[in-house]
Amino acid sequence: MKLGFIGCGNMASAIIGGILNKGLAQPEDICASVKTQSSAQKIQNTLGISCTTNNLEVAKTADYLFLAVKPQFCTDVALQIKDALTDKQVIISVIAGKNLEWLKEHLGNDKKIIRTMPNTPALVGEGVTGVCPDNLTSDEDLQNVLTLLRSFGQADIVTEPILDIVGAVSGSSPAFVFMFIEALADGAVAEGMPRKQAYDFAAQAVLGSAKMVLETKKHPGELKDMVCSPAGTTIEGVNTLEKEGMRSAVMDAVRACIQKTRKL
Ligand SMILES: NC(=O)C1=CN([C@@H]2O[C@H](COP(=O)(O)OP(=O)(O)OC[C@H]3O[C@@H](n4cnc5c(N)ncnc54)[C@H](OP(=O)(O)O)[C@@H]3O)[C@@H](O)[C@H]2O)C=CC1
Ligand SMILES: O=C(O)[C@@H]1CCC=N1
Repeated sequence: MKLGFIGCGNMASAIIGGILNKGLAQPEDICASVKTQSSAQKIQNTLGISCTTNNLEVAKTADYLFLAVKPQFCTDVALQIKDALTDKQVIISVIAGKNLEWLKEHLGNDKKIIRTMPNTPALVGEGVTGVCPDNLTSDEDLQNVLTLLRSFGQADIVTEPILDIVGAVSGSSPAFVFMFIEALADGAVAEGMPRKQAYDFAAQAVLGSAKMVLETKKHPGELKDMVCSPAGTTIEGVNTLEKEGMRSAVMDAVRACIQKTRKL
């Protein structure tokens, strides 16, 4: 099984890193193409896969072809590779905002295409990916792709309108969580904690809290209440966050991402 990646930046590198870490493919089974020679060299050195600036080469050899360029470069890439693609290959797009209709129109109506929305925690095996197959993808193809995607985290099938929401709630949200961790640590540093230690404590608290949501299945509000002792310290912080509109700001951020996706 040959895996190809057209575009190998932050997202594709995280996927490849996750797949290699799990041993689901060997470096010699994976090839990628990028825009610049300097990126190609860097990827060869860091991931140990072959990487070229020739998209056609990758498009022709991959059984499973990931499209992982920015949305604004999709049309050019599609024009380059369209004639080289076959109806045997499975094309997996990770590109935000380009729907199946657009992909079919630009790559061919006879092509098997699966739209996905992964996230960068794939790099450490904790990704989550929304998956939306077209009607030409067979069950076997879909299972193979799910196995690949599950090698670096969870993957679940969603409808196409929901996929745009996945892009925000789990595709973009790692950026918000990193900002939150940075801010937690900044607060700790302001009060005298060494910075490295502050990142470790803040990140572990976020990891543990996420695990509690997933494993206890309790409502997040109930888990929050378990931390807030009566007349204690935490409720003072909760009060501050409510005054500053934290929850409303996060909701607006998620909705802003979805609005932008719909314009792409
Ligand atoms: N980053 C994320 O967290 C997520 C991203 N995505 C999606 O993944 C896609 C890629 O995003 P991301 O990885 O962040 O972007 P990056 O900017 O990190 O990577 C883009 C990659 O595309 C390459 N590239 C640019 N133009 C071409 C071209 N004409 N032919 C071949 N390769 C090209 C770049 O090469 P070079 O370095 O040489 O310029 C680079 O390797 C986007 O569509 C995005 O919507 C989806 C979910 C999450
Ligand atoms: O910022 C972006 O466009 C991509 C899509 C989801 C996460 N990153």
